[in-house]
Amino acid sequence: MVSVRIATRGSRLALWQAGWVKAQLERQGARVELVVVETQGDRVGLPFAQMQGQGFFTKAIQDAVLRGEADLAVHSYKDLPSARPEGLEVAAIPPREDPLEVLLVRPEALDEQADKLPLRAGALVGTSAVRRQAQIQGLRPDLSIRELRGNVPTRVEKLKRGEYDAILLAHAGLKRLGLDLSGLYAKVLPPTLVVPAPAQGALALECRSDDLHLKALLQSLDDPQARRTVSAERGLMQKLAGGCQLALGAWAQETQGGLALTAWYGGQLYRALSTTPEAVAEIVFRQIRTENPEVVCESP
Ligand SMILES: NCc1[nH]cc(CCC(=O)O)c1CC(=O)O
Repeated sequence: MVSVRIATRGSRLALWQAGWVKAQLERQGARVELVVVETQGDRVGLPFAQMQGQGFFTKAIQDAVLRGEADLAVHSYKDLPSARPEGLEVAAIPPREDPLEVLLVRPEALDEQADKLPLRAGALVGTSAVRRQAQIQGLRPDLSIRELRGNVPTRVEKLKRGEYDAILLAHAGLKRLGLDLSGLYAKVLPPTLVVPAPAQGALALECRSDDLHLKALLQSLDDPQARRTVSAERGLMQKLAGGCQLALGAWAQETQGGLALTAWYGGQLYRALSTTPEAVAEIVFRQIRTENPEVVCESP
């Protein structure tokens, strides 16, 4: 019998995701065990702006697999930097959960007649992602934005306690955890209004490149459509700046005969259609570069 040790963070969302992969592999007759690994991102304290795009949630997990303490890493794909570590590969991308953003609002702050977002003027929005902050501020300059740290359940708790009027989260995490949202208003935001992070809602199943048995087992979990949309979004991210911290929104969609890629970068919205993930990423990259000829990596 094949035996697989899955390395995962200990957050509720990470455990749900690793548990889902465990169940899939067990259905194929594997014996699966979870190995919980603490990452740098799980230790509080660091300003969030310094924490993204450099593997704060993924490096320790990868190291556990590289050292042979586990066989398989299950990551939220959007947390994975584009720089690829030697000796590991993303062997499967399972079917993707909804990639869109959700705005959770306390009823006191709700205004469905308001412009673009259903929030009364001056409402206080919690989010730590630079991408989310900039897009929200661009849509509604009247809103106040404040840092919001913690795992998904903690963030929802802080909203319920009234520390914020509204918060932005990935729909995927909320759906997976099935959190109690009673008393809150939830609005899934159209992807052309707030463009999600590249690969949001997707998982990356990463193992050692030479682990041929596991790679073969993982093949049944790979979803070609998820792979295509994620490669378009991450392809653009890679072209823009490799591993550095990027305020980039990218959302790809399968269309008849190809892919549509919508991106948000530097306050602008971009969109293109093409036949392959590589081609559509290249077109949007060129659009961004001509709009913004000095696309460089800012030091974090
Ligand atoms: N580190 C944040 C993170 N990484 C993955 C998810 C949600 C699940 C996903 O996008 O796949 C979240 C929380 C959020 O953005 O609301």
